[in-house]
Amino acid sequence: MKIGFIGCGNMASAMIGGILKKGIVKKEEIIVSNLTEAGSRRSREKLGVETTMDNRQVVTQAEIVFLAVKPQFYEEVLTEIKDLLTEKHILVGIAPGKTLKWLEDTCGCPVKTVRLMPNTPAQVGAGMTAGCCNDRVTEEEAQKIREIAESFGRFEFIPERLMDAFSAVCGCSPAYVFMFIEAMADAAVAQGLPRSQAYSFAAQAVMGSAKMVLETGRHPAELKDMVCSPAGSTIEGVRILEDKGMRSAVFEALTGAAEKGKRL
Ligand SMILES: NC(=O)C1=CN([C@@H]2O[C@H](COP(=O)(O)OP(=O)(O)OC[C@H]3O[C@@H](n4cnc5c(N)ncnc54)[C@H](O)[C@@H]3O)[C@@H](O)[C@H]2O)C=CC1
Ligand SMILES: O=C(O)[C@@H]1CCC=N1
Repeated sequence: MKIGFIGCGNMASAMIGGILKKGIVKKEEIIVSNLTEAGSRRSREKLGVETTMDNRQVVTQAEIVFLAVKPQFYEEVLTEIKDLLTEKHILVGIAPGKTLKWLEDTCGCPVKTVRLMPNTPAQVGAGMTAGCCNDRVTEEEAQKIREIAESFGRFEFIPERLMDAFSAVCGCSPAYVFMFIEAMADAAVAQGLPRSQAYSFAAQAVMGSAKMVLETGRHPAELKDMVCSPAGSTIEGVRILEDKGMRSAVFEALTGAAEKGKRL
């Protein structure tokens, strides 16, 4: 089964990296399209896959077709390729807001449709992806999609109505976590740590904390309380974060991201 990607930027490259590393298909069984020759050259050099500047060639060669362009370009790309889509294709959208129904309606023909929401940690095999399928996708095909998504991290099927919430908490949140790491590192530099160490120290602390949530199964509040000694330094920081509205800022940011996603 050949896999195609229309657009080969950050997200497509991350997903292809996982697919190749886990041997889901061989390099020759992946075709990607780019807008420019320079983009194609980059994809060939970085990933070793077949490249084209013709989106329609991706559809004629691949059975699973990922739409890996920005949401604003979905309609234009679907208009360009829709007459080539057949019942053998599985069309995979990875953009926020582009529902299964929107994808089907825009294609204007009965097509197997999947919605996935990956995230950038897929680049290092630590992605968290969720997905849903329309009812034309068979159980076997859904398992193939699962196998592909698990090649770059964890994966779960969820009801489509939860995709916008998922997009905020997993698709978008890496940006917020990177901001948190950057801010922690700036504070560490202000306290005298060299910048090079500040980033890796902060990142390791975030990774270790996330690992504790995942591996201990304990409530994050309980894990937080374990760090806070009475009259200690951590609880002083907790007091300041509460005063500055950290929880509310995070709540608002994710709500804003989810709501914006619905409008795309
Ligand atoms: N970056 C992220 O963290 C995540 C992105 N997504 C979704 O993934 C999709 C791709 O995002 P990125 O990879 O970040 O964007 P990107 O900008 O890195 O890659 C998009 C690529 O598509 C190419 N492109 C644009 N128009 C095209 C056309 N008409 N035909 C062929 N190629 C075309 C661009 O040249 C570019 O290389 C978006 O829909 C985004 O919402 C989903 C989850 C996370
Ligand atoms: O904001 C974006 O473009 C995408 C959607 C999910 C994460 N990043």
